[in-house]
Amino acid sequence: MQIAQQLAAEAVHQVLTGRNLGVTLDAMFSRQRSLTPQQRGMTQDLSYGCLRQYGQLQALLNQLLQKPLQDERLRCLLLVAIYQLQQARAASHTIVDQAVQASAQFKKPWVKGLTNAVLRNFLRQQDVLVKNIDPTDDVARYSYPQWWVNKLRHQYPQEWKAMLLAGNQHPPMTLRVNRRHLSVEAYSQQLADAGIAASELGGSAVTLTQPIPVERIPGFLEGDVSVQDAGAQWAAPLLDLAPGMRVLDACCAPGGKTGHILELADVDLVAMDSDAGRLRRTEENLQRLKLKAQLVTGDAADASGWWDGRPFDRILADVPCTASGIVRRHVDIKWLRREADVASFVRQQALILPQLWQCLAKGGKLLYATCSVFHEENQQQIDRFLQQHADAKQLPLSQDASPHARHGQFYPCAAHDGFFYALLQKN
Ligand SMILES: C[S@@+](CC[C@H](N)C(=O)[O-])C[C@H]1O[C@@H](n2cnc3c(N)ncnc32)[C@H](O)[C@@H]1O
Repeated sequence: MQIAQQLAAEAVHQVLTGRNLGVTLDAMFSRQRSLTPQQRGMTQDLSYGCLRQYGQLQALLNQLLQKPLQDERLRCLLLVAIYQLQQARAASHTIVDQAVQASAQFKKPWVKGLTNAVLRNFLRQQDVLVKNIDPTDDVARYSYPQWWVNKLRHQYPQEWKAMLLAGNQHPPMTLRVNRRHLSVEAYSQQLADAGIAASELGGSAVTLTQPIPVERIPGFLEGDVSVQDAGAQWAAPLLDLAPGMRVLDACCAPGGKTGHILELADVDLVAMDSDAGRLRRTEENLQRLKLKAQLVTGDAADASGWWDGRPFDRILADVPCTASGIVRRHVDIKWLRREADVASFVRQQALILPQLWQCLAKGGKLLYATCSVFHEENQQQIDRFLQQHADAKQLPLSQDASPHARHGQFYPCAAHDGFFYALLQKN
C-alpha cells in the first residue's frame, strides 16, 4: 500500500498549508481513478490518523532529527510512516521500505538514507522517545495547537483534559431513524436481522458498533435513516414544533437538521443558506427522505435579500462557527484554525443573530446552535444579545438529553460531539 502512504503524506501536507482535508481527499480520489476502495480507505485512515496525532508525531520526529527538515513533503512522509509504525497494522520493514522508495521522489542523494535511518531509529527507540516527550509540551501531549489548549484550560478548568482527549477519539457512526417511516425499535430489529451490532442512544439515535459504508446501511437509500451525530439530533426536538408552524432553518446546508425538522412535524419550512453548492446537497438529502422545504439562497446577515416579511414561529440559527466541538470527525480543523478565527466567527454570528431575530413572530422561539465549545461563540454571544434585546429571554432547555451537558453546552464525549444550544423566546 505504498500509494496510500504517499497520498496520505500529500494530504497531510495540503492540510498543513491550509487546505480542507475532505476537499483534498475528494480531489485526489477523482484524479486517481484507478485506486481500489481499499487503497482509498487506507489513504483516508492514514491521513486522518496522522492529523489526529500530529502534535505527538511531530515531537517524536523532532527527537530523531539533528536539524529541522527543509522539505515539508518529506517531513509529512516521515510523519505518516511513524504513525503507521506506531499503529503496527503492517510489518514494520514493509512500512520502512515503502517510505524509503517513496522518498526517492525528492531527488536528493541523501534522502533515502535519512528516511531509512530515521524510521529504523524510531523502531529501535520507540518507547524511550515516547517517554522523553516533555510533559509540559501541551502540543505534543494533546495534539492540539497551544492556543486551543490554553483556551479550553481557561474556560473549562475541570473538564478541559477530557474534552481534548474526547476530540482525539475515533467518532462513532450514529444514525437518526426517520420516525415517519418506522420506530427506533423496529429499525434496531432490522439491524439485528442484518447482523449489524448497534445500540439505541435515546430519541431517534442509534449508534453502530462498527462504522460501515452508507450504501450498506439498511434503509438508507429509502430514507428510513440518516447519518447524524447524536448531539446534532437535539436541535429539531428543542424547537418544540407543532403542525402548521412557519419555520425558518437558517444556515441549513447540507440539511442534516432540515430533514429532522420535517420528520418531526408537518411544518411550512424555509431552508436557507448562503452557499448554493451546499444547498444542492440539502435538496438531495430531502429527496432521499421524500420531504419538502422551500430552499432559498441568501445571506442570513441581511434579511432584506430573502425575507418576504411574514414572521416565523420557529427559527433554527445553526450559525457558522469554529467547529471546535467536532474535531474527532474533522481532524484538520485543529490545524487549520487560527486563534484570530474565533473573533471573526463571533463577528459573523453577531451580525446574523439580530437579523434573524427580526424575522421571528412575537411569542416565537429561536434556537441558536453552534458545534463549538468556545464560550465566545456560545453563552457569551447570547449574553451580549440579551443585553441588547429587551424583547428576548433565554429559556431553559426542556431536554436533559445528555449527562455531558450543562447550561446548553454539550461537551464532546464518546456518545456525541460538542455542541451549544440556546433557546430564545420573543416577548
Ligand atoms: C454549521 S453549518 C450548518 C449545518 C446544517 N444546519 C446541518 O445541520 O446540516 C453552517 C452553514 O452556514 C452557512 N453560512 C455561513 N455564513 C452564512 C450566511 N451569512 N448566511 C447564510 N448561511 C451562511 C454555511 O454555508 C454552512 O452551510
